[in-house]
Amino acid sequence: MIGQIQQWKTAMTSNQTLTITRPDDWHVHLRDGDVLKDTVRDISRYMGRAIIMPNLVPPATCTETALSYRDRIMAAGPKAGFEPLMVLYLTDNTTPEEIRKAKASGHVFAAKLYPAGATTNSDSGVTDIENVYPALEAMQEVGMLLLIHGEVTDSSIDIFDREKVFIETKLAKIVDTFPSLKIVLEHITTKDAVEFVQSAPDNVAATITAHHLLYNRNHMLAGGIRPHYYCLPILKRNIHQQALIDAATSGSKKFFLGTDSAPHAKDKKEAACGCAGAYTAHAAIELYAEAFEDAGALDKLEGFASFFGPDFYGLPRNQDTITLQKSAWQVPESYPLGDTNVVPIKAGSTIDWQVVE
Ligand SMILES: NC(=O)N[C@@H](CC(=O)O)C(=O)O
Ligand SMILES: [Zn+2]
Ligand SMILES: [Zn+2]
Repeated sequence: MIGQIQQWKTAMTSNQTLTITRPDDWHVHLRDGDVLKDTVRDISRYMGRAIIMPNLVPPATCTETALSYRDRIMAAGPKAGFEPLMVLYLTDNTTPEEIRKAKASGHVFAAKLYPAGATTNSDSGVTDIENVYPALEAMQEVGMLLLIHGEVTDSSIDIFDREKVFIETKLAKIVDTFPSLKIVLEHITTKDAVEFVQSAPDNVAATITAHHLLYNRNHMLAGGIRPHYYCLPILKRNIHQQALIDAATSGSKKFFLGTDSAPHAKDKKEAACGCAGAYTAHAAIELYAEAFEDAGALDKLEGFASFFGPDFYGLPRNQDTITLQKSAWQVPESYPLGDTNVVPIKAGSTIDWQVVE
């Protein structure tokens, strides 16, 4: 029966096209230096804007470093019309003055809270959230968003519980203390996060990645360990994946697209101690389209990908459109990444959708 429905669905949707308002990516890692030509080409292929994560080495902790990073991104030759939206990396020492200066630059739209040690290049992050209260105060005042990697770093907390514990012990307090600060809980991975965001006031939203919609921890761990699925927060069990799918396809304006595309060189992933991060910028909207189609909710993709992000950030929606066609293509085993290469999600297998001119 299920097989029949699947066949019927496939027949119904082959040669199908889907035109949506041009999407934006509200969470992406482009890295720096000679890889920019590759990451910038991929992100600007059809995304209108992207929120650029500041976890460089060293991190973009002040207005000057954020603006010079922006210049390097623009110099890497993005497709015409693409706009990088810069983010300040919060440290224990970020001052309210720096927040005001960043806001006044017109190019910095948010500041990012990495609990120190929580993820890739977060060592200069915040050791105690109260250390950034003066900065958060200034952000609330000038209308700059707070983006959060929401995991505790306490080594005694199980890695699968770190997001849930962060929400309970840290996030709830931040939300209460700064009632008009716009907060995005980034790359959520649990039912707990979905429920927290749903019941929080309107100034709290979340991004969801394509890989957390498409996969759960079995994809990473059953039948062999697959390092290219390893990212933070780590993939969870399938009930959490289902909660994310339900949230993304619900039509709620609180959930929007953020790929968290995070390239690491192949040899840094396929290693005894592999890096965290999955590369999805080669096929971001195509992967989301698969997830939404699987959920029978392609009609909800445009809101999630193109409307709710700019609405939450207080920016205009894009005016033009892109068209996706249901036509399978094979993903290469790897893509160039500067003088190395990166293994993307779905390497060597097929993706059902492609963006046509
Ligand atoms: N998501 C990841 O697993 N990795 C990101 C960092 C992050 O977004 O936490 C990276 O920069 O590689
Ligand atoms: Zn993160
Ligand atoms: Zn990220």
